[in-house]
This record gives sequence, structure tokens and C-alpha cells, in this order.
Amino acid sequence: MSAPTAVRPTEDELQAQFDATIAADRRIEPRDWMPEKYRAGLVRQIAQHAHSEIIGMQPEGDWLLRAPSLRRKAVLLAKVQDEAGHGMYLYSAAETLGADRADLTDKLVTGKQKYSSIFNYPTLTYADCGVIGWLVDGAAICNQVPLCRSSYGPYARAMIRVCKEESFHQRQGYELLMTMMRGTPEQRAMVQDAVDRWWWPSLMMFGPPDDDSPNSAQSMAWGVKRHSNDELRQRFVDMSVPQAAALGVTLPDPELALDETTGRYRFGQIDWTEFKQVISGNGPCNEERITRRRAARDDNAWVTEAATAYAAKHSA
Ligand SMILES: CC(C)(COP(=O)(O)OP(=O)(O)OC[C@H]1O[C@@H](n2cnc3c(N)ncnc32)[C@H](O)[C@@H]1OP(=O)(O)O)[C@@H](O)C(=O)NCCC(=O)NCCSC(=O)Cc1ccccc1
Repeated sequence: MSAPTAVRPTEDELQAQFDATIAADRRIEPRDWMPEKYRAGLVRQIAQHAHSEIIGMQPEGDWLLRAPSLRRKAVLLAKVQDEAGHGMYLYSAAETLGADRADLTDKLVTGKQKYSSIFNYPTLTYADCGVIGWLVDGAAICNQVPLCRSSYGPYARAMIRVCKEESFHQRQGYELLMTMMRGTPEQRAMVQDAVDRWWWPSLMMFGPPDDDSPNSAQSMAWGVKRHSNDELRQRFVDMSVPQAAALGVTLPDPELALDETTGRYRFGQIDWTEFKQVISGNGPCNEERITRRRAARDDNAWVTEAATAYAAKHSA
């Protein structure tokens, strides 16, 4: 008697299974069948996210040799290393979807893939490090906590640890700023100047407005993103206003006001022209960031080659 042959599910059945998993709010795992567009969309977002973490090491990294004390230097070094770790997690998550890490880096340095707009602004004073912790990590947390429930398992799980570390980063930034605000008038002015420069770019981190966000609808239908860009931006504003008051700084928006009926803050118009310029490569530091990333890859290629040869020798 011949063994029964396994019946392969048809494409329609696989799609129905995928749809049912998404509808039941369960996770898609690497070995599960998934529509090609779901896979490509995830690689796009996860790769951009990974690139942001890696490029995001540069603005604060510029202050590693200039931090005002040994303690501040150790804290900053640990934070910048954490960002590298986040990048590695995220590249690993992209690899579970069949992406190749070297290929992703190549796409970053040749401008074929994006990274967050926020990292194209310069860190002019040490107060910028505090403001990055407070506002940039704060915005990242706001955006990433819902991603812990993203439909793709490896991405959602990576986000859990990343968010815990980002919360720590945010507190260290806020603590740094509180210390400066208790300092001299010059130090307080330095904090206010940094807030003035980083506030609007932080709001841009959440992406274009909902009616100009080509990826949102599909991404939300698939449970990759859980909230719209504007919804998360609003949450961030609502969270930041009382924090700014407690710190004693002013947010640079004359239209910022509490809407008594909704309990949420109304805010002014974001400069979307600036945003578009920055994400198309024309921000203040785009060229510097990519040049440095390319140099790091090329100058250290011998390390990668040696490690690859060593691993191959051992597995043989
Ligand atoms: C919300 C969004 C960023 C964009 O929503 P989507 O539905 O995906 O797109 P949507 O259709 O709305 O946009 C149309 C086009 O515009 C692009 N674009 C949009 N916004 C930006 C932008 N701001 N910058 C550059 N590009 C942007 C977008 O990719 C798309 O282009 P494409 O079609 O691909 O060519 C989403 O991808 C997400 O949640 N990502 C995960 C979180 C993440 O990546 N976080 C990074 C910060 S990590 C961090 O900060 C940690 C840290 C802290 C401190 C120090 C160091 C490290």
C-alpha cells in the first residue's frame, strides 16, 4: 500500500489562514506563510527602524569625548551602545524575513532606504544630549510601545526590550536637563535653546499626516502599526506639555493650548516642506551621517572578513 500523499494547501487557503491569524490578533511567525507585500512592508519598516538606531548613535556620539564629567561620559557611552544593540536586534528581525544585513546596509548608504529624519539635525551643545533623551527617546517610546503588539512576532518581541531601554534613556535625558535647569542662567538658556531646535523635528518623527501617509492604511489593517501617525503625535504632545512645565522650559509653539472639551493640546502647523527635504536627503546633516556610516562599513570591512573566515573555519 503506498503512503498517503500530503495535500498541499492552495494559495487561497494559505491566504485565508493568514487573514484568520490577523483577525484573531495572533502573531505571524517567520515560518508561517505570509503575503509577499506583508513581508516586503515589514522589511521596509524594520530596516528603516534598524538604520535609525544605528545612524541615531551619531548625534549623541559626537559628545562622548566632550561630556562634562566621567559619570556623564559613562552614561552617554552606555546609551549609545544600547542604540547599537537595538539596531542589531532589528536587523536580526529583518533577517527572519529573508533580508540580508549587508544588503540592507548597502541600501542605507546608497540612499535606497530611509532612516528617521530626526537624526539629520546637529547636536550643537551638550544640552542637546539631554533633549534627545527626553524628546527623541520619548517620541520613540510613544511610537514603539504599540509596536510591542505588532502582528509580526520577532518585531513585536524585539520592541519589548527596546522600549524598556528607551524608557531608561528618556529618564536619563530628563535628569540631565533637570540638573542643567538647576544650574547657571547660561545652562538654563542652553536647555531652552536645545528645546527650541528639537521640538518640531521631534513631532516630525511620527511621519506625515494621516491623509498623506501612503503606508498607514495597509499597515494598520495587517496589525503592523496599531495607531495612526497623527494619533501617536497627539499622544506625544499631550505627554510632553506637562513635562516641559515641570522642567521650566517653553515649547516653541504659540498655538499650543489645552482644548478643554477634549482634554488634549492643540498645536501649530508642522513644516512639512522641511520634513520632505530632510527625508529626501537634504537635511542639515544627511550627508555627514551617511558618509560616516559608509566609512565605518568600509574601514572595518577587514574585521567582518576576519570574523566570517573564523566562523567558517570553526563550523568546518
Ligand atoms: C511611523 C513610521 C516612522 C512611518 O510610518 P509608515 O507607515 O511606515 O510610513 P508613512 O506612509 O506614514 O510615510 C511615508 C514615507 O515617509 C517615510 N517616513 C515617515 N516618517 C519618517 C521619518 N520621521 N523619517 C524618515 N522617513 C519617514 C516612511 O518610511 C515612508 O517612506 P517609504 O515609503 O518607506 O519610502 C513607521 O515606519 C514606524 O512606526 N516605524 C518604526 C519606528 C521607527 O522607525 N523609529 C525610528 C526612530 S528610532 C529612535 O528614535 C531610537 C533612538 C532614540 C534616540 C537616539 C537613537 C535612537
